[in-house]
Amino acid sequence: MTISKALTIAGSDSGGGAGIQADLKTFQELGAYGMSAITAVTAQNTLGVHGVYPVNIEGIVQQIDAIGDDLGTDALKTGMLFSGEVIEAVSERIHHYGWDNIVVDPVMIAKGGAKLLQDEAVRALKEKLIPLTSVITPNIPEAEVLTEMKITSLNDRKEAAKHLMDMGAKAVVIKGGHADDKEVIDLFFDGTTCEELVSPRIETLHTHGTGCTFSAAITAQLAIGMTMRDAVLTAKEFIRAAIEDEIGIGAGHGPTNHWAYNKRGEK
Ligand SMILES: Nc1ncnc2c1ncn2[C@@H]1O[C@H](COP(=O)(O)OP(=O)(O)O)[C@@H](O)[C@H]1O
Ligand SMILES: Cc1ncc(COP(=O)(O)O)c(N)n1
Repeated sequence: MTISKALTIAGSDSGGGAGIQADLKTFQELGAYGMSAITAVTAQNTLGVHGVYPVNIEGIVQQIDAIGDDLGTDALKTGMLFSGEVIEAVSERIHHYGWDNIVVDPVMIAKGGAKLLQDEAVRALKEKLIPLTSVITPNIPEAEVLTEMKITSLNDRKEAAKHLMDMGAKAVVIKGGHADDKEVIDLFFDGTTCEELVSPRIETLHTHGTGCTFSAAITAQLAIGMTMRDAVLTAKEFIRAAIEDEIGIGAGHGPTNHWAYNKRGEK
């Protein structure tokens, strides 16, 4: 049996809906062996982020090296990286191990408003990490910060995707969760094809961790050998099922249902 391995370099969400917890659940559901390097511990639940405790650079690098020097990985994703210093260290280690299938979710602000990336870190993201990236998955506000463009129309999104390719990303998904459209349109661009991935907008409060789950699903699919386009299409189905089949826990913005994709058709 061949084991496909996937690594997440991200923050911990004690509430289990976002961050490494969402990533590991998603890896498991999609058939990849999950590993993690934790960049920060957050005290978090469905009501918000109550505390952020960054892991020091040495601790982060040591976790990555523990994986790189023994287990290796077939794909990896980054989530909450918090500072420019962390982005530089993580980028250097990815380069050192020559890893491929790099999914970058440029997490900046939690849905509740807490800052998960310092302002000064945007430059390191652009200069160090994006050039190593197989696919970057910003939401609209993140794409605006990275490209310094105001994004209102679908055409703006296409322009922004091209901009991100010019920075070195090999593919881009600009996620449409934050737009006002009746449907949710995620824009996929790989340098040749520009595709609108459309799905119904689900009316719900429970979208905590959707971006983490979506990028983790892409990562797991790349780890098991799928093409980029197929990985993104499956991730869209995975997140759609996870939002649709809500589990309704917690008093605030609840987590998505990581079991839902594999349980479709069982009811
Ligand atoms: N209300 C919704 N209905 C259906 N899909 C959604 C909804 N909100 C987000 N998504 C999907 O979840 C993923 C994450 O989207 P988005 O909310 O834009 O990112 P983030 O969680 O990073 O802010 C995307 O694939 C998007 O299509
Ligand atoms: C540790 C961690 N990483 C990422 C997110 C973003 O998730 P969301 O945008 O859904 O709040 C989060 N809230 N916490």
